[in-house]
Amino acid sequence: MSATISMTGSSTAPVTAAARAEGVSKFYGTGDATIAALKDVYVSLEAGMFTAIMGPSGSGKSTLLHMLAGLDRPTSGEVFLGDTQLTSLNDKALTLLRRDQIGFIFQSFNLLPTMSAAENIVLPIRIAGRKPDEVWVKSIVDKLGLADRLTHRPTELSGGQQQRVAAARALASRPQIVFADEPTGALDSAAGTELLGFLRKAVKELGQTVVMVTHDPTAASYADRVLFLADGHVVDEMFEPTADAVLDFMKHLGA
Ligand SMILES: Nc1ncnc2c1ncn2[C@@H]1O[C@H](COP(=O)(O)OP(=O)(O)OP(=O)(O)O)[C@@H](O)[C@H]1O
Repeated sequence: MSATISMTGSSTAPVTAAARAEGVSKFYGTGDATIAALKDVYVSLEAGMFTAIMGPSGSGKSTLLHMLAGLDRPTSGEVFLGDTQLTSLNDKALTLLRRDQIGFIFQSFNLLPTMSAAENIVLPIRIAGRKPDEVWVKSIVDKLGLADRLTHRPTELSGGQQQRVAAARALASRPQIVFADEPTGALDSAAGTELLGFLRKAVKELGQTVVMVTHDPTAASYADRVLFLADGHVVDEMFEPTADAVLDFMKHLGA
């Protein structure tokens, strides 16, 4: 077991943090029905690293990802993307920042059915009124093995291929950070392995920063670091995880 006590409670973030949460709490509902999904969470996610977020069902993983990605606002505490304080931005500025600087991969691929794979991949860049960096996009497409699928529409692609298109779309703008919420949840194990291998390459070979919520210890073993959540707290972390070590720790958490 190589898990070590996390930096919970510390507000000192390394200068290389791609994203960080400082004292973030999130409550849903009011009165007796209030649910504390996150309680005073401090995390710092290093740039150029692949981080997995794990924990039992209901422990706050998706809530943490949504706070860090500016998809929702904390009840209290601060969230930073690089040096930008997300919690101080108005809704419009937050939407633009998400569009321009963050890549998203969800369990459901969320591709536009009327568009080809190629059109889906560059859609966020086009919506932003910018021109795609063709060399970069081609390198992503090649790494994902999608070159001969670019004219296909989503319905003409397998689930694994659709998720690889979604991964290409997430990385096409060279975002500061990519957030993936259960990206392998709807894939068979071969397609999941391919996607995870790509995310790892995106970090190691392309210098990207990836943060992934997962239930799967094998998926987490592709990461450089695993953060463990329980009951709204970051309770521990593990570097250079193996699937067995992650599984053991999850058992310890009662998952
Ligand atoms: N929009 C919401 N309204 C009310 N409660 C919510 C909402 N979103 C999440 N919660 C609650 O907050 C807690 C944390 O939820 P969250 O989805 O972050 O957990 P999770 O670890 O991602 O769970 P899972 O692994 O089951 O997806 C849970 O008790 C959940 O029911």
